[in-house]
Amino acid sequence: QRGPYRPSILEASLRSIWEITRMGRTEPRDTRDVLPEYDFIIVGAGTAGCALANRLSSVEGWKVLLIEAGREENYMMDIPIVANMLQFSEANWKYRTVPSDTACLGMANRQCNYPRGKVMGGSSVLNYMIYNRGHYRDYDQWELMGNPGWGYRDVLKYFLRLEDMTIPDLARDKVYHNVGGPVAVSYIPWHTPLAAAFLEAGMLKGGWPVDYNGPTQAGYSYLQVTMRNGTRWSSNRAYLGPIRDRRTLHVTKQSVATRILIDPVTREATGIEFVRDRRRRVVRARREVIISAGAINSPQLLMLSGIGPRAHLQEKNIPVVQDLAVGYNLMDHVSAGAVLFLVNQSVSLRAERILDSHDDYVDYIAYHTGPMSIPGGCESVGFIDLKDPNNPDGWPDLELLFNSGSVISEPTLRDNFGIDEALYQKIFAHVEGRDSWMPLPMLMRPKSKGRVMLRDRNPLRKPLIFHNYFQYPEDLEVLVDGVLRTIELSNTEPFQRFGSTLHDTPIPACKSKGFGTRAYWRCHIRHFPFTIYHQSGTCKMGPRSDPNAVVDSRLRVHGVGRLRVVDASIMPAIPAAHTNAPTYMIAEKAADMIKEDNGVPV
Ligand SMILES: Cc1cc2nc3c(=O)[nH]c(=O)nc-3n(C[C@H](O)[C@H](O)[C@H](O)COP(=O)(O)OP(=O)(O)OC[C@H]3O[C@@H](n4cnc5c(N)ncnc54)[C@H](O)[C@@H]3O)c2cc1C
Repeated sequence: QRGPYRPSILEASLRSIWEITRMGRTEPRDTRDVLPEYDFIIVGAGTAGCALANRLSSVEGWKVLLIEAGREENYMMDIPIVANMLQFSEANWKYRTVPSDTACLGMANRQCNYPRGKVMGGSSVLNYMIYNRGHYRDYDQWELMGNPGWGYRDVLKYFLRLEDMTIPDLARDKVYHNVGGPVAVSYIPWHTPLAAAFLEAGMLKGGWPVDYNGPTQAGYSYLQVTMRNGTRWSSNRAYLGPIRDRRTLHVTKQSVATRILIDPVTREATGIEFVRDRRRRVVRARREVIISAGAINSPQLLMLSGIGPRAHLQEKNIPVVQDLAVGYNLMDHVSAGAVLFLVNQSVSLRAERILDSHDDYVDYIAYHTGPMSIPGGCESVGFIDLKDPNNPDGWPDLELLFNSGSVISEPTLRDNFGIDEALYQKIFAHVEGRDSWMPLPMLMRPKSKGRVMLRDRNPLRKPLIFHNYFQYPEDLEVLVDGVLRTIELSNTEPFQRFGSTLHDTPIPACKSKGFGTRAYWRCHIRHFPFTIYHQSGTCKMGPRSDPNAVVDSRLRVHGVGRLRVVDASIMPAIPAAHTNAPTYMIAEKAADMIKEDNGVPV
């Protein structure tokens, strides 16, 4: 898989500079002088916001303003291996959950990190690029929850519309895949031998290979990722790059929306107040205001504008416009973190090895392949329905996400999750320098729900985030099952070729449970629950009769006119999927609904 010709570092670097120059401007310019009025104002240029901005600004006669708090996306952000590092940059909102006594016990101050993208492209620029639609039952369930038009047979066409499948074998399946959509999907161009061992082990333990974005999801596969030619293909690259000079779209960057303007008489949204360069500005919407600020910021902005739970708003001295359960129903996919296996060969991804390697650098810079093309170490995956594990049509409640490195592979990874430094030193420091892998068993269909609340009425202060992980003990048991399964995988021949052994230094506070017992793993998981960053659900879609619903099935905010929410926050139940592709689907479908509701044929 290495390139055929080995250029020198200098030549490879020059090629890369040439490539960047040739790429030119890859996103719309920053419009400093916004007009007083647009047809549509979209808040947030993330996964959903960029897709929506493209589709709405394509309608003749419509002018669209996209307001984004972050700055430009740059070439460095699109190198897959640096995904972990981006969380330390200003492209991350750097949220942390409220300290908890039941989870995140091994994290500094018992707080888990909750990264969110603050950049053109939003979280699609921070993410690990895993492309995953979810199971057909996820969407049929959304419809059963009172949301007509969201069943799988309806949403499949939007999943197809967004996709540009570049994997030839999969592209042949015209029912489940599409070629020519904006979002490029490929396999990662290079793999460690450990990723192959993971798949072989999965087969030996009764699994089977699957296109998990095809008719069924259960099974094992290398990851399908949103990459083109070994580089990140964010929503910004996919949807805004091709229309960067479109005159009907204006984008104001480094601009934080602080309030939705609502007419008290008509109860309709009329515009947005935002802050740019420390100055307060106001812009009006002739047709609609659309909030696409993501699962943490969308509920925050609604509540700041008087749309939210009455008692909570009154407590913060915010006049209530509409009493709705904004901020409830926070869902995430949490995993059993820091379970790691040591191997006895140099086959895993280790930061210092990559940084020291002339070959790895040249392979990426000149050919966009090699270890640097692996998004943060994520390579392959297994989806399992624990209640029906042999059924290919099973609805997965467990994912095993294979990572060809672990918390000891690079000095920053423990900080990504916020692991307490003293605890890290006790458990992991003595194996630093060893090769390792980490399976990340992940809970796909959690029962536990968290909540986003305002800290105060200052729009520039971070909201309070209560994750409520493991509020239901069943959720914890799925992850314990997941850990035990990964130990079984490690014990198979494909991993034993590399001498894979479970790292067995116990967490001091869990030691009395007996290392390796279910009770021990429960305790371990409560110490190290790693978010897989799928925050969703906080502006739940549902009928007016649902006390927790915030938007209806056309994504209009209940009780407030000309206002919609379009992003991961509307998910009524989190799908058994990494949430980026489902969020694109939501935006594509929303674009059609907005056109229909404004008299434009689709
Ligand atoms: C580290 C990380 C890894 C992930 N890995 C994967 C993965 O591999 N695969 C996958 O499918 N999913 C992954 N996800 C999740 C996925 O990326 C998200 O579900 C998806 O991007 C959510 O899209 P969104 O449009 O709802 O919000 P976002 O993409 O977060 O967009 C919200 C945008 O709104 C902007 N904004 C917020 N508030 C304001 C304001 N007041 N004013 C102006 N702008 C504002 C933000 O800056 C941001 O650009 C990951 C997420 C993260 C953070």
